[in-house]
Amino acid sequence: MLEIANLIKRYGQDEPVLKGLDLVVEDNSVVAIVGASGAGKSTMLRCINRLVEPSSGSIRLNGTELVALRGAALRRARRKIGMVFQGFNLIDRLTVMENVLAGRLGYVSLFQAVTRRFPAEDIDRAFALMERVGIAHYANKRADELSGGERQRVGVVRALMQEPEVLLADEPTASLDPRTSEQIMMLLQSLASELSLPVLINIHNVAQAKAYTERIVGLRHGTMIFDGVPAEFDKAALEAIYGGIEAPDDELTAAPAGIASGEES
Ligand SMILES: Nc1ncnc2c1ncn2[C@@H]1O[C@H](COP(=O)(O)OP(=O)(O)OP(=O)(O)O)[C@@H](O)[C@H]1O
Repeated sequence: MLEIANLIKRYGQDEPVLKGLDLVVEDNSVVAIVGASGAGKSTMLRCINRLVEPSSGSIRLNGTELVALRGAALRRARRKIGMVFQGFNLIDRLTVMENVLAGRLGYVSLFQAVTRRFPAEDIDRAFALMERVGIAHYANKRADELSGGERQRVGVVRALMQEPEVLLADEPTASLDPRTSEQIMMLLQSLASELSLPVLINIHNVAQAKAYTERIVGLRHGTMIFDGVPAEFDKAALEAIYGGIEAPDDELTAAPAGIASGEES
C-alpha cells in the first residue's frame, strides 16, 4: 500500500508545485492521475521515487517511510519502486533480454552486472515475464528493432524485474498510437491485479483513464480537486481540472477501440 500524506514540493523559492497532497493507493489498485500541463503530476511521481526531493510530508510504501531515507537505505527502497516512462528509456544497442535484466541491477554485485552473469533465477523470471507480456520471442533482438508498443512492454518487464511493491507510469502511452496505448493500459491493469501492486499512471488521455483505471485523481495547480471512480468523472470534473481549456468534449466519450473485444494484446 502506498500512503502519501501532506506532500509539499517547492522548487527553490517558487510557489509550491504540490500543495499538501494526501493519497492512499491500495495494492491491486490502478489510479490515473490527470491534470493540465504543469499541474504537478510528474513531480508527484518523482517525489515517490525520490528523483525529486519532497519539501515536506510523508510517503510510506508498505509501512516504510521513503521521505526520510538516505544512502544505502534509499537505494534499497528504490528497488521496490518500478517506473515506466513515456519514452521507454531503453538502451537501444542492447538486446531485449539485456534491457530487461537491467531491472536487476539493484540486486546483483557490480562484478555480476559488468560481466552480465545474472543468476539463473533472474533469467527464468525474465523469460516468464517476457512470455507474460508477449515479447519472449524478441529476447535476442536489439531494442531499437522493436515497435513502440513492444518497446513499452520491455519497459514494463524491466520495471517488474525489480520485484516492485509499487509501479509508477509517467505518460506510458503518450508516444504510442491509440490502439497500442489501449493494449498497454490493459496490460498495466491486469498486472496490478495479478501481482497485487498499486499502480499510479500519469495520463493526459481522459478517455483511457476512464476506461482502464478504477480511480481517477485530478490535480490542478498542485492540489487534488477530484478523487473518484471513472463514472463520477463528468463534464464538471473535467472543467474543474482543465479549466475548460485543454480537454475537448469528446475526451469523455471517445470509445477506446479495444474495449469491445476485451483484448489485451
Ligand atoms: N526541476 C524543476 N525546477 C523548477 N520547476 C520545476 C521543475 N520541474 C518541474 N517544475 C515546475 O513544476 C510545475 C509542475 O511540473 P510537472 O512536470 O510536475 O507537471 P505535470 O503535471 O507533470 O506537467 P506535464 O503534463 O506537462 O508533464 C511546473 O510549473 C514546472 O515548470
